[in-house]
Parts: sequence; C-alpha cells; structure tokens
Amino acid sequence: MIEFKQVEITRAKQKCIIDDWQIEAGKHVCVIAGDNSPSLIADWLFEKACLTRGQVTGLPECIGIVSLSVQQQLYSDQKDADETDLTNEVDPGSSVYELLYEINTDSAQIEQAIIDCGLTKLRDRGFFLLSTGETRRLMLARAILMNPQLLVLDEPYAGLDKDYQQQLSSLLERLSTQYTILMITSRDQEIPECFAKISLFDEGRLHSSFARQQWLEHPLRLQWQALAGSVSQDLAQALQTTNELDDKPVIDPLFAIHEGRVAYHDGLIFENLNWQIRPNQHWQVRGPNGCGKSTLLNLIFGDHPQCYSNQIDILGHRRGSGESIWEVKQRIGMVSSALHLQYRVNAKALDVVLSGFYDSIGLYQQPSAAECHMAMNWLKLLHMQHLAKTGFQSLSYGQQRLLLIARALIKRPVLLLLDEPCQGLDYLNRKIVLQALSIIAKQGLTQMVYVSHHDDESIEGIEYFVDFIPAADGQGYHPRVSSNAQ
Ligand SMILES: Nc1ncnc2c1ncn2[C@@H]1O[C@H](COP(=O)(O)OP(=O)(O)OP(=O)(O)O)[C@@H](O)[C@H]1O
Repeated sequence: MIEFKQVEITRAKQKCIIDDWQIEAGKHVCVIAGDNSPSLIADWLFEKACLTRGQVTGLPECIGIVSLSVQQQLYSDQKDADETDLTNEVDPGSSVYELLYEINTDSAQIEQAIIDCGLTKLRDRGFFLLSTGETRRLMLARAILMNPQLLVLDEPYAGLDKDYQQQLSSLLERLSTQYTILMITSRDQEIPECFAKISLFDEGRLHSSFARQQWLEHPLRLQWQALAGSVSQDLAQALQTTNELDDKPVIDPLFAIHEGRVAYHDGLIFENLNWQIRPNQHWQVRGPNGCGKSTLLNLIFGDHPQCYSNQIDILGHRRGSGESIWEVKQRIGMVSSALHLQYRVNAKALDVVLSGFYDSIGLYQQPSAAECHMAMNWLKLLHMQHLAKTGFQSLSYGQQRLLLIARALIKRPVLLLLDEPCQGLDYLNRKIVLQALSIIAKQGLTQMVYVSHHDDESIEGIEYFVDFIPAADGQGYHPRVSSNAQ
C-alpha cells in the first residue's frame, strides 16, 4: 500500500497538499481536480517537483509515468541529440522502434506494445514527425514496456482520437489486472470501470475520496461549473477591450486553398481540399489521429514547408508571392502542442504573454507600458499574477498552456488557430477556456479554426466543419467541407 502522510509537494509556488491518502495495491484511483495540483505528484515522481514536507511510504521501485511533462523531457532530449546544425539535414529524431527498444529490449514485448498502442504503421517514423496523438501513444507504450508496478497516467486521453480513446479504456481494464493505476484526468466522461474510487483535489489540496458513482452529483462539480461561467465572461470581456478591429477592412476570404494536397516520400496525407474561410465563420477540423489536422493549421499559419507547393491565399496575400510572412503572422494567433514543445526558453510568465505581440518564442523587444499593463491584466484573469516573474520552464504544463492561450489572444488576432488548446488544462480551467471561446465565437471577437477530439469540448458558435474521411483505397484522406449554418 502506498501511503501519503502530511505531504506537501512544491513546484514554482504551486503546492499539492495531501494530509492522509492511501492507494491500495491493485485498487485503482482516479484523481479529479479543480486545479493542476495533482500533476505535481506525477512531476515529483519524475523528479520535476520537490517533496517539501511529510512522508510517502510503500512506493514501488518501478513506476511508469505518462504525462505531458515526461513528453516535454523526451522532446528536449531528442532536440539536444539533434545534429541538424552539423549535417544540414532535417533530423526526424529517433524512430518509434528505437524509442521503445531503449526502454525494453524484449522484442515480443515491444511487438505487443506496438499493437496495444496502435503504432504498427509508425514503427520506423521519427519522433519529430509524429502527430500529437501518435506521440501520446508512443509515450504510453514506453511506460507499459517498463513493466511497472505502479502506472501513473496524467491526462492519458489528451490528444487521442475517438477510436483510440475507446481502445485505451479497454487497455486500461486489461492492465488493471497487472499493475496499480493512478490516473489524473480532467475528463470525467472517460473514466473506465476499473477505477472504483475517485480522489478529489481542490485549491491545491486533497479534498476527499469516494466511490465513483458519487462524482456526477458532487457539490464541488456543480460549484466549479458555476465558477467557470463567471471567469469565462471576464476573459471574453478582456478580449473585447484589447483592440478594436472594427476599422480594419474586411478580407474575404481570409483563407483559401485550391486542390490542397500534402504528401511525404512514404505516402499521401490528404488531397482534394477546396476550402475557404469567409468572414464571420468559425470552423472545426475533425478526423482521426494522423489525418492531417495540424498539418492543415500549419498550412494556414505558414509554418509547413508544403504551404508553397499549394495554392493558398491568406489574409489577402497569395503564399509565395513575396508577402511578408511576419506581417501575415502578426494577425494570426496560434495555440498548439507543437508550439508548446518549441517554447523551450525560460522567459518570465509575463514575457511569455507579451511575446504574443511579437510572435516570438521569448521576448526580445521592449514592450510598451500599455502592452505590459494588458499582459498583467491577462495574468490576473488567469489567477497567475503572482507568477509574473516565474520562469516558464518551472511552471506546470497546465500553467504553461494557459500562458500560451493568453499569448495567442492578447493581440486579438483576426484568425485564431486552436489545435487542441485544452491539452494539459485541469477540469476548471478547461471549462473556463471552452466557455470563453464559445463567447468569443458567438460575439465574433475573432474568427477561429478549432481542433479537438472530445465531444465534451465543443464550442458553441462553430457551425462550419472540415472532416477528414479515409480514402476508399486506404491511401490518405479526403477532406469534406460542411456547414450547419442556416
Ligand atoms: N516528414 C514526414 N514524413 C512522413 N510522415 C510525416 C512527416 N511529417 C508528418 N508526418 C505524418 O503526417 C501525419 C499527419 O500529421 P498531423 O500532425 O497533421 O496529424 P493530426 O491529424 O493533427 O493528428 P493528431 O490528431 O494526432 O494531432 C501523421 O501521421 C504524421 O506522422
């Protein structure tokens, strides 16, 4: 049995306090929290947070951890090993197979993990080329291959498409007969049956533990929902007062792609995309892991090499016609896992928000007093003003993600690209961000293109869809454009 007694875990002014908590061997616990504090348990086990008080006994020797912090670390390690600068060739990173082999050399076990985690077609693909969901599945396979006695899963459903969310639930039911599982999740619709007990954290502290059936009616759940409603109104209000767009000329279409196609040497991703984003339209891009959603958002943003081999018009400019890339980017806000991973500098939290004005990773220009005031205001809205001078890398993944959302919004972009923006956010902040985005969409404060795999993350006000449908011959996807608008 694992026992926590009078424990305090700390990371960058954030605390997780647990007075008394037991996890019995073979009895699986699902943690739900109104804040990011339980992620500190995973961070501490991964040596990214400190035990500042109390005692934890009974921890097994081998612990497998799946968390966004572990993923960030692997990205950093791979980047450090990247020899692109020396060889002048793009480094795809270690292959999926190599990254599994480095954990466990037993080929039968590797093959089983590859099947369990849906990695069969990806075994030779380099780490940097994997999509978000593909990377999450790799991280899970690595943790399983450790044959851990305790498996800690921090937001394991993040980034997985619908089919794989179901597969993961079945896999967890199976693994629950082999390991003790501690799962931290902000998605209370997706708790597999094997988790009989819920432990609830609120305001940085273990609040209570109870049987799973009691959760849906729990008073704190209702309280959080009401709180999310009022904070999200304030966020949308902040965007409204940020800048006035009204005097800017309307661009129609904001974005257009004709016969869009993306392929790599080993196959087609998608083709036949004919799509326009016209004024006042908000779009959601849907489809399974690896179908090309992030690729498409990067074509819009101008960060994908194939944006020049496609016929693209963006904010009144034809791509590749000598347009100023920075001028275009200045009017687009972006939140994505890729950007989050690339944000490797240790800028202060306030500077991270300010960097949105300059589209930089870190801050290299002197912001005006008005910009500083605005950025501080965003920190206050996110209840992060006390962290203004704290370095980005010392913050939890969820806190980092909130800063990146504020960074995208602060300049009130004409177009807001949101690629799974809620990844890493806790229960309350996820609700706040989603409701704020719904208000922003309905009031037309900016136009958005949104990606999410989760039904409970829909944004009211989105009426236009791009769906990636698998091609009949199994080669890539055919995007289908549709609308619910009257
Ligand atoms: N250079 C490359 N060579 C081969 N395949 C690549 C390369 N770069 C990316 N891919 C593949 O392109 C596919 C599309 O990636 P993308 O990130 O757009 O998927 P996605 O739809 O956003 O997926 P997810 O839902 O997991 O985020 C993935 O299968 C990815 O592995």
